[in-house]
Amino acid sequence: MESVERLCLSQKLRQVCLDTATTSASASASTRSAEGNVYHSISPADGLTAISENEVLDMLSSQDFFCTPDFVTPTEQQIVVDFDGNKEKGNVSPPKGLTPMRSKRPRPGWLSGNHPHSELEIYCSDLPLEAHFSSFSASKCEQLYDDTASCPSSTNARLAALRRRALSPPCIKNPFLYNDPEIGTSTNKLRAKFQGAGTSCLSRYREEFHEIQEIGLGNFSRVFKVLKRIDGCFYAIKRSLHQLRQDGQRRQAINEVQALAAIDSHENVVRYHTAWFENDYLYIQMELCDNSLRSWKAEAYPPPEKSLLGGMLQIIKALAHIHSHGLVHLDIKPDNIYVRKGIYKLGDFGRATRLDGSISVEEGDSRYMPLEILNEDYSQLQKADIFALGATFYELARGSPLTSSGTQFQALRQGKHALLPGFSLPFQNLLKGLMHPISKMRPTAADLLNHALFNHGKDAYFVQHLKR
Ligand SMILES: Nc1ncnc2c1ncn2[C@@H]1O[C@H](COP(=O)(O)OP(=O)(O)OP(=O)(O)O)[C@@H](O)[C@H]1O
Repeated sequence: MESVERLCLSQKLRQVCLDTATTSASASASTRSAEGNVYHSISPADGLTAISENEVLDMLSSQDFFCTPDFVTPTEQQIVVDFDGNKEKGNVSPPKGLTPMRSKRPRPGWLSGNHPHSELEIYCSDLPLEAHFSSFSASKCEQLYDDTASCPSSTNARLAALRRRALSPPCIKNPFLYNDPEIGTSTNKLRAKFQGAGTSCLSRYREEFHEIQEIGLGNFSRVFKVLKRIDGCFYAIKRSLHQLRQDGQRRQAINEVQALAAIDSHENVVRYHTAWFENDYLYIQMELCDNSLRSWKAEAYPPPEKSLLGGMLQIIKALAHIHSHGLVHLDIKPDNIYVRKGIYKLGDFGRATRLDGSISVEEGDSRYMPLEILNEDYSQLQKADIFALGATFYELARGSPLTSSGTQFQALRQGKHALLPGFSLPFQNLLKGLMHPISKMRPTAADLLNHALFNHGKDAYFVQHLKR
């Protein structure tokens, strides 16, 4: 290996070891040998023995370290998920130009160039095949990963354990959790420790997921469709647009994670799986949805009233659920309502806050906010969600985007709605009620569940008319 690459790796390794040593000072101790080598003796619980820096560097710089790890798949296995997401055992078409092989397990000599290619590696690789097996250097790895520290892990147990320790997430109190004495007492003692968390670690994103494509871009994040290597399922991964180096930025970014984690899973709320920091980016793994209501095809207007009511009911269920957990969403709009297999799901909890006002309020999109929120009156936060729900479905029925200022903006906040041709009076009255200028006059989500207008069936209309 070139000396520059070796030096680079050495620095990364030193950082990983430093992180390891600081995060577990009680379990680890560093000593310096007579030759000047730094040794990190790691507690027996980790199954590690003392490793010299040079020794680990040799392992890191070996080809073995850089090759995609075997994710404990059986020999002769069949990939069960094809790239369209169809789960058909043994009926998988490989991407063009790639020939899948049957054997998964590395065999003797597989690194020498005379090896069977693992199916998973072939399907999930971003590199030409030969890069996996021959002359796979740190510089090639850097092409694939953000930096040398993001390269995939070794199968070597000691390195894996070392990496796991470097990845240990900080313990942060979740302010969204109400009355949980166990969490309260234990986390009160732990101080938020953001700085440096996840900075010098290997890429969990690249190691655990194969990126299929970018599917969304927001003001703060990019969203990717990914395939999780170990379970073969598709997910959405939301990655912050920028590196979050300040504590404040990180706190703000994890707001969404904490809100999602604090509410029990619900059919009409986008499912949260996990989150982590990597290279100062926040990654959130979520359920993959088909699309958002924003992407509704223009020619599909006006939607049938029945479809709007069916969709609205599902979001009301989501609201009743999160309000019952003491949370409010505060950014309900067509962009944040997703559809998956005909089920409507509320997503993007980046502005979620607590009903009791104990967490600062960050207003959502002003086009959907009621006047009291714009005037910083936060006494009826759950009614702001109801207003936004009404504005969202008013916009969908109207077929053109709401404005963030001007006559129409003012009129809607004074309870003056333009008539919606083709929609029944009860439906229009329902929207008026949701957008009532006085927050107390708006119904609660729980009230709405019993509203006579809602029929409780699913409707395929939106699903058919959404484009990806
Ligand atoms: N779970 C998901 N499944 C499918 N697509 C998604 C998912 N989450 C987000 N998207 C897509 O990515 C886009 C951006 O996501 P999101 O709105 O959460 O990002 P953001 O940066 O928080 O946005 P905002 O600018 O509204 O604050 C969405 O409009 C949607 O199209």
